[in-house]
Amino acid sequence: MSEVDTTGEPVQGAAGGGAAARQTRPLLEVDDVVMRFGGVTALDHVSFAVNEGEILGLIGPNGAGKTTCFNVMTGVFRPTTGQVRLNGRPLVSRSRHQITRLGIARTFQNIRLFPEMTALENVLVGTDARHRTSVPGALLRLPRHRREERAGRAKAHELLDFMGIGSTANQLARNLPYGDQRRLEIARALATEPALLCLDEPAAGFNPAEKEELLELIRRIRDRGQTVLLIEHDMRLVMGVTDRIVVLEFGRKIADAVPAEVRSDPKVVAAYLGVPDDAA
Ligand SMILES: Nc1ncnc2c1ncn2[C@@H]1O[C@H](COP(=O)(O)OP(=O)(O)OP(=O)(O)O)[C@@H](O)[C@H]1O
Repeated sequence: MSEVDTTGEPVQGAAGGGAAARQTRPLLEVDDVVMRFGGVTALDHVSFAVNEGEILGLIGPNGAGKTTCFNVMTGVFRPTTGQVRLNGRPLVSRSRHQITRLGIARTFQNIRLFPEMTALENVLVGTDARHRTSVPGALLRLPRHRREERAGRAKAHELLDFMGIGSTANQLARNLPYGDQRRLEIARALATEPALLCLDEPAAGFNPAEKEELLELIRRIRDRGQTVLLIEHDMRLVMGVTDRIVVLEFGRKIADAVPAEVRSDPKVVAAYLGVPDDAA
């Protein structure tokens, strides 16, 4: 049976009054999803909801199924069984492009940019996902296409500024320092105007100061109106920024609660045995 909360009730105990007030409705529902690869069950009847306006953490030891979950949600994999819904609309069987248009954007564990394009052009690829001009309209450079192009460029600059990398607009992505490439990936994802932004280990390779900045940025992204789903291994970051955390282990959901509860949950502690407690 599905464990997804479809009552529309606010989530109990969410961090911060503002966040709790916004968490009134499930935006994304992962409903009883099973994903098998041959003999490996990467997701085993997983159900959870991401509520509108919250920052949800998705954590678990290596191989727990976190990235597979992102891949199922974004149309990379079709689940063996189960359903994923965004605003109540089924996503399974839709193409990645359709899912982007419906409002889910993601970043990748291993950065995926167009290395030979500038930072600005990389973000413009994201804004293109929202353009309404037809291909003939674009080829003929009709006024509407030119207007959309101008608006897209303005938005791309605004997003680069928002991510703190405005000065890199004309540099090739491959020449950017690692941290700026990670920020650029987020800017590109935001350019698709997602309702839900999925970040797959955005702090990987960051030093503590950069992690602190990222934490602040994630909060600001939520304050812009985006709901955030975050896969992250850094427990301090996860505990510090999320309203709620879903924990996977061996493809099963073992916890779904506010950070303080998850932290002291014996099942979670056991799953993380080997990870020093003070990492949390
Ligand atoms: N395309 C695939 N083909 C076969 N097995 C896969 C595939 N993708 C994932 N798996 C397997 O599914 C399981 C879950 O992997 P997944 O990458 O989702 O875990 P994860 O929680 O994201 O791990 P990590 O924290 O190491 O990134 C693993 O056993 C993995 O080997």
